[in-house]
Amino acid sequence: MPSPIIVAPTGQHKLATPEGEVATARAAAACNTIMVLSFSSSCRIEEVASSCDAIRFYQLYVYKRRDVSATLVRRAESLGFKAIVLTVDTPVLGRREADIRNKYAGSPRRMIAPRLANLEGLMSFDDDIDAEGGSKLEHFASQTLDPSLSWKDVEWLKSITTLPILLKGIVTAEDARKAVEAGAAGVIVSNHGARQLDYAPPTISVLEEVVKAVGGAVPVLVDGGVRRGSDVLKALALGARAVMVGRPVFYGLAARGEAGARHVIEMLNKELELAMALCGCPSVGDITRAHVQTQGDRIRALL
Ligand SMILES: Cc1cc2nc3c(=O)[nH]c(=O)nc-3n(C[C@H](O)[C@H](O)[C@H](O)COP(=O)(O)O)c2cc1C
Repeated sequence: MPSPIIVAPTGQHKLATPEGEVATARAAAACNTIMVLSFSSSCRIEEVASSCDAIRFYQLYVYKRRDVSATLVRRAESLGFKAIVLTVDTPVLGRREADIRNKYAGSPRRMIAPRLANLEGLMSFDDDIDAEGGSKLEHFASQTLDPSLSWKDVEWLKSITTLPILLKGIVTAEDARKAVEAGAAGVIVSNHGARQLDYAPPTISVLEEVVKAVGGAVPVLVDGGVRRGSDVLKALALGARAVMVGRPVFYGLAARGEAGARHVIEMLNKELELAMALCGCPSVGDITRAHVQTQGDRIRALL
C-alpha cells in the first residue's frame, strides 16, 4: 500500500450518500487503499465488490444465527475480499442515548432490517417496534447479536474461512496476547469510536501496551480520533502499522459523496507527508518512537 491510512468499517453509508458503500469503495480504490466493508452496510457485498478494484476487507459481527454470519463470510471470501475483521467489542450494543432520543431508525426507510441489504432472504425480523419508540438499532441488535461472543468464536471463524482474521476492539495487553495465541493475523486497537463502553480508554493511550504485548508477531492497527496526518504519524511512532479512519470518511461522503470521501483520504495523506517531512522522515519506516513524547514519558523523566 502506498499509505498506512485505511477506511474503517462504518455501517449504513446510504445515510450519507445515495450510492452508499459503492461510493466509499471507489474513493478507496482511487487512493489505492483498503476499505473495510461493514457488516451493517447498506449496499450488498456483491455490489461493492463489482464496483471497483479496491482492496477490501470484510467486517463481521457474530450473530446468534451463526449460519447468517457464516454465509456472509463465504460470500465475501468468494468475492475476493482479502481478510475478515472480526469486531470483538460488540457482544451487545452500547447504550447510545442520542439514538434513543432521536428514535434512530436507519433512514431513509424507517426500518433497520431492510436497510441491511446483505441480510435479504437470510433472516426475518420483528420490525413492529414503533410503539416502543427508542432506537430501532438497539432493538435490532438485541435480536441479532450474540452476547456470548468469546474466544471460542475465533476458533469457529477459523474453521469456516481460510482468510486471515484481524480482531478489532482490543485495548489491553492481555487480550492482545490472547488474540495472537488464538491465531489472529492482526490486532486492531479500537474502542469502536467510543460508541460502546463509556470510560473505555482512548486508543492512542493503550496502543503502546498492545504493541509491546504483540511483540511483532502480527501487525497492530489502531483507530479512533485520527483527524490529521500528524495523528497518523503519532500512531505509527507508537508502533501501529496502519490507522483506520471512520467518521472523517463518513463526513466526506455526506458532503460530496465519492469525491468527498476521496478528498478526506487524500487530505490525510498529504498532511501525513507534510508531518513526516517536518520530522525528517523520508518514509514511514523512518518514523520512530523518538518522534513522540507521551504523558508517561514525561512522568518517567521526572522519576
Ligand atoms: C457511524 C458509525 C458506524 C460504525 N459502524 C461500525 C460497524 O458497522 N462495524 C464496526 O466494526 N465498527 C463500526 N464503527 C466503528 C468504526 O469502525 C471505528 O472503530 C471508529 O469509527 C473509529 O473512530 P473515528 O470515527 O474517530 O475514526 C462505526 C463508527 C461510526 C462512527
